Amino acid sequence: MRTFHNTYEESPERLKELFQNADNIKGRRPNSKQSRNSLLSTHERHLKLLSEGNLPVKTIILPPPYPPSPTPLKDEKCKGIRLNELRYGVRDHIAFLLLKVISKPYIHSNTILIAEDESGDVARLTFCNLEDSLLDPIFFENDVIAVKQPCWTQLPDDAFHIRVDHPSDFVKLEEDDELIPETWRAEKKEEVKKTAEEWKKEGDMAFLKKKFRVAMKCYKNGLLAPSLTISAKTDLHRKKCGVNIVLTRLDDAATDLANAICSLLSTSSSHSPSLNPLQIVTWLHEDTPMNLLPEALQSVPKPFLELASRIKFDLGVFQPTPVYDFPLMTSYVTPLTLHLDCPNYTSSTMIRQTPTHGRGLFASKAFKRGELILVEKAFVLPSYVMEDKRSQCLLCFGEMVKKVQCNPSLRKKFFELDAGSSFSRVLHEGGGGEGIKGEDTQDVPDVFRIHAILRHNSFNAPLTSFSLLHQPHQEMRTGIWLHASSINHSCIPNSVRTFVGDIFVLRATRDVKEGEEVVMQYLSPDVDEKVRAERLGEWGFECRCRLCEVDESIGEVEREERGKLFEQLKGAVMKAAGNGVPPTNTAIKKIAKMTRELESLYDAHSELYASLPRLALVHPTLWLAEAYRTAKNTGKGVEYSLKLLRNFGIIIEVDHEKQEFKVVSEKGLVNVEVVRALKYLREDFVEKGEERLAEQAGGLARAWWMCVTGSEVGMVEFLGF
Ligand SMILES: C[S@@+](CC[C@H](N)C(=O)[O-])C[C@H]1O[C@@H](n2cnc3c(N)ncnc32)[C@H](O)[C@@H]1O
Repeated sequence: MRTFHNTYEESPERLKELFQNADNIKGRRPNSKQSRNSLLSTHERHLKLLSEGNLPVKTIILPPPYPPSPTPLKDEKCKGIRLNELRYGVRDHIAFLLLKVISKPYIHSNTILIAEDESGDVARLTFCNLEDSLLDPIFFENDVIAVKQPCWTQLPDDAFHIRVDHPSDFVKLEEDDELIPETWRAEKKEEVKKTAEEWKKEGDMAFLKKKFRVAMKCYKNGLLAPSLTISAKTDLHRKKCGVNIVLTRLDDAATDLANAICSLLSTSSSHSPSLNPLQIVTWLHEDTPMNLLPEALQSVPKPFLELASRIKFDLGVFQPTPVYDFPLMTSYVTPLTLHLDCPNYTSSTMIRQTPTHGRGLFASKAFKRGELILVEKAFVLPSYVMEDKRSQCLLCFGEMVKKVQCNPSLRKKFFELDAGSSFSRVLHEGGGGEGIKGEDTQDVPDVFRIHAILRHNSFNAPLTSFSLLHQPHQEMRTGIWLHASSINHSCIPNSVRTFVGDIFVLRATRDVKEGEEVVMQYLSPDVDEKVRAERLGEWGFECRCRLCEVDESIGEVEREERGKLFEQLKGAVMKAAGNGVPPTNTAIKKIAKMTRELESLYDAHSELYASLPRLALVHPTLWLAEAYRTAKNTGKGVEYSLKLLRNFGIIIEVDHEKQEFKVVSEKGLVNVEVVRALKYLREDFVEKGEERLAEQAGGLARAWWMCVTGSEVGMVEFLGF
């Protein structure tokens, strides 16, 4: 039997091809009309596929960018048009189409439905970039939708649809909206009148079934019910607030909570000073922590204050000092509870323009090695993890669009993310054209801009950086941190980022001067400069740090020779380590000899690499340090631990006479191997009774443990002291 091809989930390649050819048909009308029966029967078959659940991985392929319509639907300039007036690719931002939904929605990568206009013409509508779900769908049959700046978009096999990329380009009309034609309005059933209590119960049932949009409608209806008591009003506003929090509609949640609190306080007999809803909304949007509660709210019961706390943390709360209980925070984090109620600490850094790479983060005070520079809660970090990277990004994108779309108060700060970057210029000059960027478009967030921000500003986070030590292959979540997004990359950075749930923690790996730019590694650097460049190219830039410049300057021939020797060494190390038994002396000697050969290639450029990491040497040196340790050769163990540090770019001089352990240069990489090398050094010093050296090595190990894991959690167990 021939299987039915799912044309609602077209392959990215086919769609890209169609987008590329879109200009050839721009302005034309489709050759044929779409028949109601064929559209509906195709849709039915897709709904069946959906119910069978055998669906491809979700993908979103964006067309060339175009701006969202800036014109509100109720603007007098707006004009209604019909399906038979649409053309391919021609968008008129003051035109809108009124459509009635005549099918159930198909919801997977996109939301797809069939709708008719007032003349009875029928079209397939595809809504992209929506956070929609089968359990709690946005659209139902008979809903009336206004689609702004509609046009036809081509699909494979001569099919076509109306594709809506910007969520602000459609409005789902309320049943009593004056725009709805009489004929459609008459078809609506008379709603049986219910009491506020009945609406509340129905809403609660829907909430329990996770049908949040239905619950919202019930609570709204409850507030309109006749003879509403003050206590029912308080309750319904509070419940609406809860639903809005779940739906990430924080601005609306703040208004609901303010109304609930005012309604509650209106019945209170206490003579505490009163607040109006607007004042409460303003307080909820202030970035001050909960402990600065206005006097008038001191008597408000705990459940209301818990909602207030939720809203404030999600909108962003700041504290002036870097005081955090990291062990407590870490203990809360599980895959289901990774969002922590934690204030941000950003006051010791500032975002400024750099001469060459857009905005950057700068130290507004001096930082000591290991000190906290920045702590920030994620703007968006999905709870779910998807196996493949593209789907993971898609989850993050969906949540970003939803949060930006639903919360006007957050938009300005969010869109500052692309203020200084070259990618926004490319997007706006290249495809988007006028009207995409600027204050005037803040009301209508542009999904293409949001997508570009995701590509250039997102980071991948493990559950906690500490857990990464035990589970190095755990799934990562893609998220966005607004302040941290200004941090530029360097292969030889002065800070390291870590995560505790959705909290981004940045610490100084070496002393940072006031006014210095704070930089971190986006990726742990590959030995091969070309591979590094390729991987960083995904962010759309070329790294010009000293290491990349020097690695490049030595020339292709030598780089190849180095690479060849590195690969040979890797093979030899794998062979020696492969059988699970301690390596033989012969194997150790052979690898030490090959390592010296590779060292000599770096030594030929000793001035250039004076204080720079020698990345190709890291792997064999690490192996040798461990091998000598296993063989209980303390002298060689110390030598190779120091060499390992040196190859990471950390040059240490040990003066046994003066008992001095001096960091001569630390413009290198700090990671768990560096901490381990210091742990070994300390243990060797302890064994030899060199207490002062042991203390200094131990202090450095502790500072860098804090950097690479974010906190003191697990430090004693790892370091053994
Ligand atoms: C997370 S953002 C960093 C902040 C960014 N400079 C800005 O203006 O918003 C990442 C983007 O910054 C730029 N960038 C970061 N590190 C860079 C570097 N070392 N050299 C050049 N551009 C860099 C690239 O455009 C990259 O896509």
